[in-house]
Amino acid sequence: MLNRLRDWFCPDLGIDLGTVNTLITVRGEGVVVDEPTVVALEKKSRQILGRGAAVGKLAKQMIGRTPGSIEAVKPVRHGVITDFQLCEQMLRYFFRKAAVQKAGLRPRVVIAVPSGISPVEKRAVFNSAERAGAGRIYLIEKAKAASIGAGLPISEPLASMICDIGGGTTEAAILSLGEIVASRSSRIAGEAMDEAIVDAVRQRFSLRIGMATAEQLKIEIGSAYPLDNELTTEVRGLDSISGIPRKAMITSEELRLAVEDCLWKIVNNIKATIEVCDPELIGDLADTGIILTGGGALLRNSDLFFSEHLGVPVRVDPQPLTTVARGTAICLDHLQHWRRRFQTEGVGF
Ligand SMILES: Nc1ncnc2c1ncn2[C@@H]1O[C@H](COP(=O)(O)OP(=O)(O)OP(=O)(O)O)[C@@H](O)[C@H]1O
Repeated sequence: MLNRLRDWFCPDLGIDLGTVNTLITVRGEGVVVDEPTVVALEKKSRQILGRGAAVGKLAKQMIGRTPGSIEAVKPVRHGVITDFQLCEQMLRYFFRKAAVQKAGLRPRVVIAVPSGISPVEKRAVFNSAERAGAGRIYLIEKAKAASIGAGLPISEPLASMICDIGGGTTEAAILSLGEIVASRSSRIAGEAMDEAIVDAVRQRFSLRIGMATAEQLKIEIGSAYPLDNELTTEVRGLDSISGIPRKAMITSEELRLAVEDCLWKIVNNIKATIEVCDPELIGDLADTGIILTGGGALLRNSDLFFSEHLGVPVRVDPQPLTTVARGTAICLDHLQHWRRRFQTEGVGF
């Protein structure tokens, strides 16, 4: 009865605090906030523009287009909070958007964080969320949340493997009996691919482009493995010799070559995770395979690339951008069951 009342007044929240995107789920409602992890502020005063409203989509539009006095800042880098104060203000704005905190109550929140973060980095997450208005705070490893969101049978005595390719981090993990048996986190993910594309376009076409254009090219024609029909698109940038704007045509093969090195590093990361496991568990993976989640998994034919180089079945979650957030939502539904496994802190009941 008490639980139902609390749910009605102040529903629990699941948060995927990502390097590129922040997603918030409300218990019983699904994803209610899906916004870029960006804030726009006035450089001098460090105040967020628009009376604290230049956050998320609005702030992302400003990246690379801001006058000198305005700065678009990402308060999370490689899955870790780098600007504590801005992160708190951003979360407070998202909590308001999720329309929680009725009657002055503080919501219980489950937050997904990378598995390798330090105690200091964990404290930054606790403090930011608490000061933004959260009550009791539960931390869950991103890989575990992704496995739950993808519906893997992680509570069974059977190995399941997940690889979450986000914007700033890639998490590879093997789970069995509800726990992470082995995991590795690396900084080679979507943003590293964008950087590789910026370099490739400069070298191949002598054109300077920004990270946003590189990301757009990756989404439009990027692939991890040859396509049945290769794609072509136009790239616009600044000629690095003449300094004037110019266009060129770029193909999906050229982009694939640009991101190949990043993909190989992810393969090596997955192999290193598998290598430290018990042979029995490794045997399971030959059948259960690997699930790819995170926005990076949307690179065309990523399943074909990884299955060819790892020799096990690989599939992409049908909605890889929301897998972690969906996992946190499932944890909220079964908080009594999962809370023993969380790191927890904060006030509330
Ligand atoms: N269609 C696509 N093809 C390739 N990459 C994509 C596609 N759509 C999104 N991405 C990439 O996915 C990344 C964002 O994924 P996601 O939202 O899972 O990351 P995140 O959770 O914010 O980051 P992290 O988990 O590293 O903290 C970005 O780098 C984006 O460019």
